[in-house]
Amino acid sequence: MARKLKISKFQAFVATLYPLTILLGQLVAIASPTEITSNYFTSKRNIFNVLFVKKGWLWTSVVYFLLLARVPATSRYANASSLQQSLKQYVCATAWWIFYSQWFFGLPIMDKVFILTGGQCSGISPAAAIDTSKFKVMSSNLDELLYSSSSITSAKCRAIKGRWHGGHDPSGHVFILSLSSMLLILECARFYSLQDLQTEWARFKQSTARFWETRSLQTATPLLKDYPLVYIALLLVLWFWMLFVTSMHFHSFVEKLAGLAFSYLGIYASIRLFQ
Ligand SMILES: CCCCCCCCCCCCCCCC(=O)SCCNC(=O)CCNC(=O)[C@H](O)C(C)(C)COP(=O)(O)O
Ligand SMILES: Nc1ncnc2c1ncn2[C@@H]1O[C@H](COP(=O)(O)O)[C@@H](OP(=O)(O)O)[C@H]1O
Repeated sequence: MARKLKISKFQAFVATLYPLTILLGQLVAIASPTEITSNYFTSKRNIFNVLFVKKGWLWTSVVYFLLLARVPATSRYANASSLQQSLKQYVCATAWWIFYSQWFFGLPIMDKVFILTGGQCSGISPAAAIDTSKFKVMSSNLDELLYSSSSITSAKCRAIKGRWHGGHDPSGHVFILSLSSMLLILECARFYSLQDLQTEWARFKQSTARFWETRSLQTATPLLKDYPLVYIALLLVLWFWMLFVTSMHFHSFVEKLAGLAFSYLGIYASIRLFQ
């Protein structure tokens, strides 16, 4: 299979981690009663969701550029061509993230799929339905006048307190978590080994201890910029945990697989085009 797709065994191995995680989350959800599986992490407002996943591409970019900045001085695989390839893959993945979740000649791909499969934003109040070309009256009687729309984004629908329902809604979380983690794992593997991560972790612990002793800017700066592998490893742990939580609690199984399929598409294109 890996040979047919022209990807390495390692890339194929990384790709299998995602359906396994989603399947595990799904099985746990089936096996456990809601009381046990509902916890802090299953709230949409939990800090890891709001601060990290919802800003997922920002964090991906920050740790990626920290990594790239360290590569020339610390990786034995660093050369002009590998650095260029890496940067192109990041740009390709970023473009795909934008197209899928932010903008694609109008609505982003995930919202286009939802609308084309019969979904809409409904239950919109008159105060929010200002642009009449985008909203139509959904129900009107003496008590309430509500609008619906098939031409606004899911983000806008959420912002105006509408209800996004009715269509096939591919998961944005599964998409960003798998796209980001695949990109970061493959970029780390391009330049470093597991042994490098262990060495960096040991140095990181020493550097942290030094910072707590001195609490100076001089010891804080290296702590922030010299340990990208450690920060990426920590982010990956969070990403897989959040993917597991999404798999347990949000979306249908098929919508999660659709989110994953779109992230595979982006990574596969970036590998085939730029590697
Ligand atoms: C020598 C030291 C060098 C240090 C270098 C650091 C340099 C850092 C450079 C940073 C460059 C940033 C460039 C990228 C900019 C961004 O990505 S900004 C965008 C941030 N926004 C996000 O990340 C949003 C992510 N969220 C979503 O896409 C969606 O919310 C979702 C997760 C897909 C879910 O969809 P919902 O509809 O919300 O459910
Ligand atoms: N791991 C997780 N933790 C908390 N909330 C999650 C989550 N995964 C998905 N969600 C929430 O479930 C909804 C569907 O997610 P998505 O379509 O991106 O996969 C989103 O709600 P909101 O749109 O109200 O933020 C999202 O925040």
